Amino acid sequence: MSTLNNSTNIFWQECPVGKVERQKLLNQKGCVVWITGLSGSGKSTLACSVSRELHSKGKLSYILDGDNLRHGLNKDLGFKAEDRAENIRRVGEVAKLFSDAGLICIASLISPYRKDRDACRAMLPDASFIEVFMNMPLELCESRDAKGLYKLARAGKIKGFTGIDDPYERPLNCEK
Ligand SMILES: Nc1ncnc2c1ncn2[C@@H]1O[C@H](COP(=O)(O)OS(=O)(=O)O)[C@@H](OP(=O)(O)O)[C@H]1O
Ligand SMILES: Nc1ncnc2c1ncn2[C@@H]1O[C@H](COP(=O)(O)OP(=O)(O)O)[C@@H](O)[C@H]1O
Repeated sequence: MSTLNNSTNIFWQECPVGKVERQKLLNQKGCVVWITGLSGSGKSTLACSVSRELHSKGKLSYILDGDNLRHGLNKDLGFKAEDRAENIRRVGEVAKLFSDAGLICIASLISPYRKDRDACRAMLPDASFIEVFMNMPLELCESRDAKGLYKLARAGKIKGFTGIDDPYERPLNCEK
């Protein structure tokens, strides 16, 4: 039987230095702060100010920003629902690793589908996934239009733009 196309015969490798030891070293608890919301709702701005604040208090954090990750790790993905789902799945896995490393991982992505966000939550231990919803009206985000993308979407030059002709599912049970 060929195993070239799937991961079989693989075993978990334990290491004596674990999350507990890393958290002790860093004097902090690893977790994921997941910021979701429309384009222009202020996700990246919030992520940066939280990270700056944590840094000034001596806490180690790292931002996973949707836009930035699409320059590298996720450069093969577009914006159709399956691609967004894969985007969120990958970032959820990376965030889980950062959290396991003992860092406060701040993920800021539109992450428009509830199912995809909930799947990330399910990957992490209870209370270590903090979902933050940038509850800003579309009109406000559109009026900011920092990147000019809403204008292009309204003109039909970008198809499937979140909030215009693509869905955004608000969180039902977010922490903030
Ligand atoms: N079609 C479409 N819909 C939404 N957003 C678009 C689109 N095309 C490009 N962009 C730009 O991509 C940024 C969102 O990337 P994300 O990885 O966060 O999106 S998602 O979570 O996979 O939905 C988003 O960045 P933010 O404005 O920071 O949210 C946009 O700059
Ligand atoms: N609380 C706020 N009040 C006013 N403007 C804001 C606020 N947060 C963000 N902005 C502005 O809105 C625009 C979009 O913010 P950004 O953080 O890039 O959003 P997102 O990452 O959700 O696309 C930027 O020009 C930013 O300066």
